[in-house]
Amino acid sequence: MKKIVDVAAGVITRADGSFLLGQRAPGTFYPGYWEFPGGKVEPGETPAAALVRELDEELGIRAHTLYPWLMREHHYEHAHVRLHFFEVAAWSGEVNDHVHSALAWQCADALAVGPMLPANGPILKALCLPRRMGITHAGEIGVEAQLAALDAALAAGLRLVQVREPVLSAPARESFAAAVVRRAHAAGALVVVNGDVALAQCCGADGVHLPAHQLTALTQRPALPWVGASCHGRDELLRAAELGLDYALLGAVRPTPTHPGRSGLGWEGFARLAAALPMPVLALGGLGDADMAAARAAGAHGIAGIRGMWQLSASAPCRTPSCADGA
Ligand SMILES: Nc1nc2c([nH]c(=O)n2[C@@H]2O[C@H](COP(=O)(O)OP(=O)(O)OP(=O)(O)O)[C@@H](O)[C@H]2O)c(=O)[nH]1
Repeated sequence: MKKIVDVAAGVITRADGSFLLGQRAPGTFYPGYWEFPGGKVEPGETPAAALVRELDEELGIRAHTLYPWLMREHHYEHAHVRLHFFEVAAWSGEVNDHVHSALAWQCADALAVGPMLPANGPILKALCLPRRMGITHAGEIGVEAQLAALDAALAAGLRLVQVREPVLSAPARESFAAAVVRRAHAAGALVVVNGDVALAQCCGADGVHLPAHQLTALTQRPALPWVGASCHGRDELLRAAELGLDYALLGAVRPTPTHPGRSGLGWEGFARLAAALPMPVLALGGLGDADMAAARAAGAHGIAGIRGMWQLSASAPCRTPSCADGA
């Protein structure tokens, strides 16, 4: 068996949402392939410290804010690597590369360079997942009020919607889901439907969101472009990872009216459970836009909410910005 090599890699982001890729130089494994800057973790070093060192050595920049993000393992013919990905959210200095053949600022949904290192495909997909998910509750506030809130949130930049309507009748749920998909797609947003693969397919949604009991019962990933699941503990998160799901929701961070009597995980509990997973995890439970920085520091990809996500301010950077936005 090959030894596991720990590698730290950074998604160095700019305000416009683009991130830096480097092309591997001749004479290395996979020359000409593109990667996120980073390198091997040295003995006694944490992955975060290794990344700070590598970014200084390779690019001449100082990383100030690192958010832990994903961990993926990959078997290459030359090594079995364990990649610790961080988002480098704040950094200073001029990029002055010492190791790559070329550098390029790219956006996940409009990649103009390639090929990427084989381990990095899922990383790019994860970067396409918006950072905020609004979960509908038309059964509680009424269909018209929910659609109006959806329109306002889409206008303010929301780009990921989960249709979750346990109390609407089946025909009402179908027409509501179709209306959400129409509006969301017109705004370039993704829609997942809670618990119903057939409804997701027939209303043209982008995917399905599995409640925990469905996740536990599943033996294979449903055949839709986006599949996520609600998780409440490490076992469920590991199950979601094993099935190759694209994201998980983990909560509740704070107590919520949806699960009365259940105490919240808090950010420490969240960070412990969400650490070192191969897919992005959105934090859920009594959260609003003001919680984004705390969520990212705890390793969350972003935040999701039933009540707190429909009042986004138009100035909030509500989506993973993309080059298509003119940046
Ligand atoms: N930096 C970086 N490495 C990655 C990424 N994806 C990925 O599979 N890797 C793998 O992780 C390892 C990175 O190690 P490295 O950059 O320190 O070392 P290297 O193999 O280029 O050779 P070296 O030890 O002579 O510097 C390589 O096996 C590389 O293929 C990525 O996005 N960024």
